[in-house]
Amino acid sequence: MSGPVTREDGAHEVFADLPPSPAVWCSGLHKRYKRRTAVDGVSFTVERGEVLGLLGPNGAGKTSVIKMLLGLVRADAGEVLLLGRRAADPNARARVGYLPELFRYQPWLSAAEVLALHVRLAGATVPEQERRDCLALVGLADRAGDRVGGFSKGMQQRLGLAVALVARPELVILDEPTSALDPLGRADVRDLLLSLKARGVAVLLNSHLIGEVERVCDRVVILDKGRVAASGTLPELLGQRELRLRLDAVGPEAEARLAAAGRLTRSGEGYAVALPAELDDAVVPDLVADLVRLGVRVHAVEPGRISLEERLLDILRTGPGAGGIRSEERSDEAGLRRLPGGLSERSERSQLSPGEEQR
Ligand SMILES: Nc1ncnc2c1ncn2[C@@H]1O[C@H](COP(=O)(O)OP(=O)(O)OP(=O)(O)O)[C@@H](O)[C@H]1O
Repeated sequence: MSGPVTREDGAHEVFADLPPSPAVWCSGLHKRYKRRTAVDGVSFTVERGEVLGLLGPNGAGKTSVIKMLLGLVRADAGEVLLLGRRAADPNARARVGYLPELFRYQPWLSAAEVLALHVRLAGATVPEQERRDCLALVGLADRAGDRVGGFSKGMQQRLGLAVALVARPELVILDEPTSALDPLGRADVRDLLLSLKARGVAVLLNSHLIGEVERVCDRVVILDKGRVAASGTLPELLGQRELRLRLDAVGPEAEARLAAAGRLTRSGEGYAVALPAELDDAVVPDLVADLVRLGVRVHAVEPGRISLEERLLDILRTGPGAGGIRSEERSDEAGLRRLPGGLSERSERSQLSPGEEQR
């Protein structure tokens, strides 16, 4: 016969049923350096296994936000939870990998020694073979014994990535991880990020390389002047796709078929059909097949969508208003108002439902 369920056992069962807490949850972060406001009410979440891109112009506050998440800069206001724990909790910190924007490793150590040192600092145990594999993952397998002082900038950045990854983190925060890398190195990092994501590791990526962000990120938060100017998934941020067609012999029936696929605009032989953001793979081939069947001569079919770079420039120049992009300022305020002082970690989480705060 099983014994009586203690309060602790009961609590354990209740919490075991809860979905995992977000990898990052922050609400209402503020930071001033003397009279300059660097971060002005920033809130967002990074879910487990998600790659979140942090974008914004120079001085927007991206690095300040990252440093506040990690406790490297003290926030003037706001709350941070990492992996469901207070950011200062050593148990949370040990499970976070971080590549700073600017860093220098001890030039007299070898790459292997730098990794061993950081494993010790994280309080982790990582066998030597796994540390070697980590160096191989960033393309430094044959430089393990070389002193870091002789490394190129790109090689130091690769080592920085290995340091961020070596202690098997559940959350990786990368501040400009590819700024010194050649195109091949950037492609390697993209693959690396996708493999982390496939393993359920959450990634917060700060990068000015927008094409990179567009390729790997599930969601993007755009900062401007210390505030969240916009955030969302790529389809949310980029809006509708467009299909541009060059056609002739288009009869009324074919025109009706085009209009059925999406809002239709025409100039001469050129037709543009606005398609929904989330598109079934069969929509375009089916449309072309139907047009051909209706006697239309199809000269060209081109997919078109505004790029993230165009959208970012648009937001920074004109504000987030156009295109149905959410500004999170309102939820920041809500987050702050709803944060009662002195609550326990768990009760804060359950009151705030961090995952839902942004939805
Ligand atoms: N230690 C500091 N002392 C004083 N001001 C600072 C400090 N760190 C950052 N700032 C200021 O805070 C603002 C935000 O800087 P931050 O480095 O967070 O921006 P960023 O978005 O990461 O910029 P970049 O893309 O250029 O790296 C800037 O105006 C910067 O001058």
